[in-house]
Amino acid sequence: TKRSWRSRGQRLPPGPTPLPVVGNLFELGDKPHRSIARLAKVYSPFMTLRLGQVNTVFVSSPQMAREILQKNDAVLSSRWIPEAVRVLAFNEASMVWLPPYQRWRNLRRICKTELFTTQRLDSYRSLRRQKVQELVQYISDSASKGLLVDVGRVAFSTTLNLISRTVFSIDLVDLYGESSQEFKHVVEGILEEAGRTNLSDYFPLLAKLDPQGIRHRSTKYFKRLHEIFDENIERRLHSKRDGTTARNDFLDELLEHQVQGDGTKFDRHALKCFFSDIFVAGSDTTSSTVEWAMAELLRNPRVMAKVREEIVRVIGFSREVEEADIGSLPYLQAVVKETLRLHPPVPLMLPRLAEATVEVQHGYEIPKGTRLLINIWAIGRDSSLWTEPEEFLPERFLNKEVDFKGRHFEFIPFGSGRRICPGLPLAYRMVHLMLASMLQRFEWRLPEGKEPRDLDMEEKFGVTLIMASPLKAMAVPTKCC
Ligand code: HEM
Repeated sequence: TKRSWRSRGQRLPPGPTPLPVVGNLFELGDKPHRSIARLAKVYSPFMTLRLGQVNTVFVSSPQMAREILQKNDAVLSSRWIPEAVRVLAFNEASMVWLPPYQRWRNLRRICKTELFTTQRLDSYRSLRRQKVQELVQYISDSASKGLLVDVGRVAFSTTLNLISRTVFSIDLVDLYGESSQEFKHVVEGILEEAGRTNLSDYFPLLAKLDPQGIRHRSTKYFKRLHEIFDENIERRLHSKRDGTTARNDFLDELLEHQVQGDGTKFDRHALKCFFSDIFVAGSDTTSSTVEWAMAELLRNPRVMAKVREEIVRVIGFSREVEEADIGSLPYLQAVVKETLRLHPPVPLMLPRLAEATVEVQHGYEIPKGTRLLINIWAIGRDSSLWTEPEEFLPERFLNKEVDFKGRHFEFIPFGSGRRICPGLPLAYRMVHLMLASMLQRFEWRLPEGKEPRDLDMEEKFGVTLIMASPLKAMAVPTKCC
């Protein structure tokens, strides 16, 4: 039955009738993006669920996404903070979770004017290229031994060090060794715990008890992450004291200035939280995009052949792919867009909180304190917006003026408005560079006996949507290399 919230004196959007106490919690299931998309078809693309004691409004249409992210961005851009990140005072210093005031603005400014400017990104291009050369070498070695390549795993390790070279100008982990696997485990652990349906979030009185152990596990992961950053910061301070480095990179700048725009000190805790933000938000999102793209290409041999043909035609084999080539590879760009449409790495975006009551279309109201989630996964598969929405057809983007900079609300894999992903310029370079290099140097095949249609595309839900069964594929060095 459809519940109208008007009857209770509220003008919240409609939704299924909640059960006593638990409300609609059982409706979420283990793949909330899919359950919500299904319910939104029955009720409304602007729908309210009562989850325990928390009213959550789910948005599943570009029109309503625009209403939230553009028209009402000022009052709707605070975060609703899950218990899983209320650990080690992380949420009090994290760019991802801070409310959109001074402290958050300072951190965004550092990203925009220092870390992800075109100039800074260009200046670290060759450091990143070396990492991609190592990736190609690693895949070559696997191929010569007849071993399958775990695509997500190698993409994750490479991404980690691509980010690390951009931020620290050194590697954070040993590329394909134990430390990289440990880091992957920690990052995925944090994202999984933060994405879990946590009773402490919906029944605040339970929070202290941590009934599912989520805060406990999350604390463990964050502690380890902070230790890794502490080790790197200490190492750098040590070598600076010894006079053995004169890098003058981004880390040095942060260590030297240590003062934020408002005059408050950028202390060690703030530094560690900043790095946690960048590495957690940037690594799994980027590497899972590469993994989903390869899976779709392996499932669609026609598209695989076409994208490789473009790379060979434009770049050939005699030189390596450069970040500067991306602009000349429109079909590759369309492949990446199509991957982000079908498999947006952050399917429900990050939760927002209404800081004041807002009137929206059709006479509805979002009362102060409501949680808001935008289902970009559902928008990307809406048959009224996309023809054959379940099919992987990069061509749909070739003649369409749609980018992912947050202006086209039918396609917002990086979000939109003031909280749009600050790492977009780096993510753009990393995803295209890794994919193009892997496609230029190798022909990719499924393991013996496996047909494209057999490929397991099952998803595992967390803050990021990853492949439930890691993609393993055979790389065969391209003949002309
Ligand atoms: C394909 C890769 C990526 C995707 C699809 C992605 C997507 C997103 C999305 C949807 C949001 C939420 C935006 C909102 O709430 O409006 C976000 C936030 C964020 N992303 Fe990304 N991201 C990616 C890569 C990166 C990278 C490489 C970095 C950094 C190196 C990064 C850093 C962040 C941070 C710090 C936030 C929080 C911003 C805030 O709350 O103010 N992301 N990202």
